[in-house]
Amino acid sequence: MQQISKLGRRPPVLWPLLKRNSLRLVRPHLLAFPHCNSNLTSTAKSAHKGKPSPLEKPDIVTHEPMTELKKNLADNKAHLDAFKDMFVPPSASIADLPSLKRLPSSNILVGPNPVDFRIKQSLFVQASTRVADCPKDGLPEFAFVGRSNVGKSSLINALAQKKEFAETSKKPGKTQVINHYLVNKSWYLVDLPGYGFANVPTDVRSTWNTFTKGYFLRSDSLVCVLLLIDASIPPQSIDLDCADWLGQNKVPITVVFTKCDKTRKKIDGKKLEDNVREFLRLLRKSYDQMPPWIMTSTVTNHGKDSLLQHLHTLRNYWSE
Ligand SMILES: Nc1nc2c(ncn2[C@@H]2O[C@H](COP(=O)(O)OP(=O)(O)OP(=O)(O)O)[C@@H](O)[C@H]2O)c(=O)[nH]1
Ligand SMILES: [Mg+2]
Repeated sequence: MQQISKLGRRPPVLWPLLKRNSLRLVRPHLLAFPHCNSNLTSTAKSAHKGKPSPLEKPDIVTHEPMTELKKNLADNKAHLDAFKDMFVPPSASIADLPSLKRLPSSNILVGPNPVDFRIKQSLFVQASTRVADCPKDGLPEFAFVGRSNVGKSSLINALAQKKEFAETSKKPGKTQVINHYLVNKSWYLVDLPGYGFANVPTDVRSTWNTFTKGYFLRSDSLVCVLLLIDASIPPQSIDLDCADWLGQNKVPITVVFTKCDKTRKKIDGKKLEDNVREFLRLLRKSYDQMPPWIMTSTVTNHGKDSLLQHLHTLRNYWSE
């Protein structure tokens, strides 16, 4: 069921994750879930009965067990619908569902037990100009991709709590190589060149295509691509195309909305929440199953710990 792509051109599921050393399909328990296309807003509302969805109130913390689900789960199968656009941790079983918690301003559910997800040590390892030169030690990698200026390097700095770790700039196109940052001596954050800045010469554009896309396809240790989307502007087709390409190539993604502090800015009468909702609606058309998504800001640090917690879940699962 999960592998059928729509209209023969849309990507199938980006999730399940690729596990280390194998291209196995996992999460068989999710086959029990209804396959549906309804948009996230209604899902979020049903999962938070009576409470505003995180999209309506992005700063409200909804980090709590879903008690109403617990109450109803046993005798009401329809209640499983509440999970249909949520990201359930890949190792969770149906029995675990009632105890899962939803990370704020996201569709990501995590286990109830506290985990130590913090970055204690980070180190710049190398800048590679060719995919063949990237580290080959087999440690899990999370790659940051998105349009130039979306905030990839800033987010890496925020996660690592180092101001000048990855170079940032107001001018698009700052990062032009593949930068590997080793975290806690056990996994990598990977900063990639951005795509899509204006006036870019065609040869630079095709370099992005072969260089960065080559990295996605050839890295055996890539756990997940963090696709960064600027929430302060309306959905851009180049971002949706990138999501489609990653999906078609079965690269798992997590959509990370950036600049979510820009709540006052309006473009074409649209606010940040409208942009996020619309992007998710368009993304949902492409994906059989909603990829995990989360809203962040490096100005307020909103979503930082939640994102680290999510990466911790994925890393553990990948390494099992
Ligand atoms: N308001 C706000 N600005 C941000 C945020 N994140 C990044 N920025 C700003 O956006 C600009 C671009 O940030 P970078 O981190 O250099 O962007 P990048 O995606 O790495 O860009 P390239 O390396 O060119 O691909 C900088 O001026 C940052 O200060 C955020 O969460 N909120
Ligand atoms: Mg950068």
